[in-house]
Amino acid sequence: MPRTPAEHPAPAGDTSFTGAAEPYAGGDPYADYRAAAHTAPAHWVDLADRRLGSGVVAANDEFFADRENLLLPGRAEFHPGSFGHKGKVMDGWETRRRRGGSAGRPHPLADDHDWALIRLGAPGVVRAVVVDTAHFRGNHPAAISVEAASADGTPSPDELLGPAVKWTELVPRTPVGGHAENRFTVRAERRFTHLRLNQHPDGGVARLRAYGEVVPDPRWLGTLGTFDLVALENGGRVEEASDLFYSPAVNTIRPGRARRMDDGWETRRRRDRGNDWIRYRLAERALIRAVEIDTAHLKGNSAGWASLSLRDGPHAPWTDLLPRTRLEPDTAHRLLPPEPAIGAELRLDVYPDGGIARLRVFGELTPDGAARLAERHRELSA
Ligand SMILES: NC(=O)NC(NC(N)=O)C(=O)[O-]
Repeated sequence: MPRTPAEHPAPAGDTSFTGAAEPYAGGDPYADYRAAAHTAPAHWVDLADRRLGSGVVAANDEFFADRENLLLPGRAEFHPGSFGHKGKVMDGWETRRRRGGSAGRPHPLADDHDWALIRLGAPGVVRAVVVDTAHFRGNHPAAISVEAASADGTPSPDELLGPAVKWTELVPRTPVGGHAENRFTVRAERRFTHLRLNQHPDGGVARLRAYGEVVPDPRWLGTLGTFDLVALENGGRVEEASDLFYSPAVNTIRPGRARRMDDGWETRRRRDRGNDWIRYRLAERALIRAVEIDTAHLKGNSAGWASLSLRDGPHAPWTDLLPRTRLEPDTAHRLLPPEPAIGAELRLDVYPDGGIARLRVFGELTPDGAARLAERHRELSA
């Protein structure tokens, strides 16, 4: 007997309960996927992204499908004919079916559930969680809940599950639909390092996303002295970009070198007389000494020239940091601005269009910038 949405309370978020999914009927498996309608600020990043160094450090069960799939970038794939020794090959984290203890009590208990522990690649404030059940149609969890913790150092799974770590509920136990993007708003103004995803009583989740803002460790950055001020993991962010046609501008501040062209930022071909650009906010107010612009993998479509300008706050005027400089395709350019300069926001202009793979901005925080960063960390860790 199909259950109706009215039998379930509405989730605490911007998704309304989508209910059970229909069996796969052939053709495009995403044709009947239920995406969540939402608008999120452009600067939010997925703190649980594998590309940031996140990991699923433990799960109580992963019989049907590996826990690591949860944090992979990109949407989950579905190949209808793909079966292995354990059953249907699924692109997600999937546990076995829970059973009760006896013939007379074959169903799981009300509190039975499966769990996975996630280390956030970049600790920060979580503002929205997505529990994506893509392709889990008859085997998605009935409900999920999400908790978060803030732990110092690099705790083991046992330590995370031990009495010293306090868990805060981000999403209470809430029914979720199958083959759907289940999105939840989070209101917990705290810096977290780990998440715990619970499936009640069991089932499969394709992807977990934890969107929010990075809150870097000021002691680490202060000790480093000179660091990459625009890097995502250090609290840099993209505020706006002229063109997101082929790839997101945030790729330019991800860790490491780009591995392929689509791991960088590429704009569409311009047919007007303008130019493309990205506006960034640095970790905090800082003195910039050196920059690196890397056009790796962009060969026939590298930006032709680039310039950088800087401003000391949202209402200050823009001043030149780096004059218009010619770029080579597929090359890391180490560039020294004519003068070290102080600012909190940066603008990259590329001429006329094309792409870059990475931008690195090396310098040190000003004393007032360092003090604000430390204060924010203190407030969010209290
Ligand atoms: N068709 C299935 O997906 N069945 C089972 N799951 C896998 N992965 O085989 C199950 O019990 O949920």
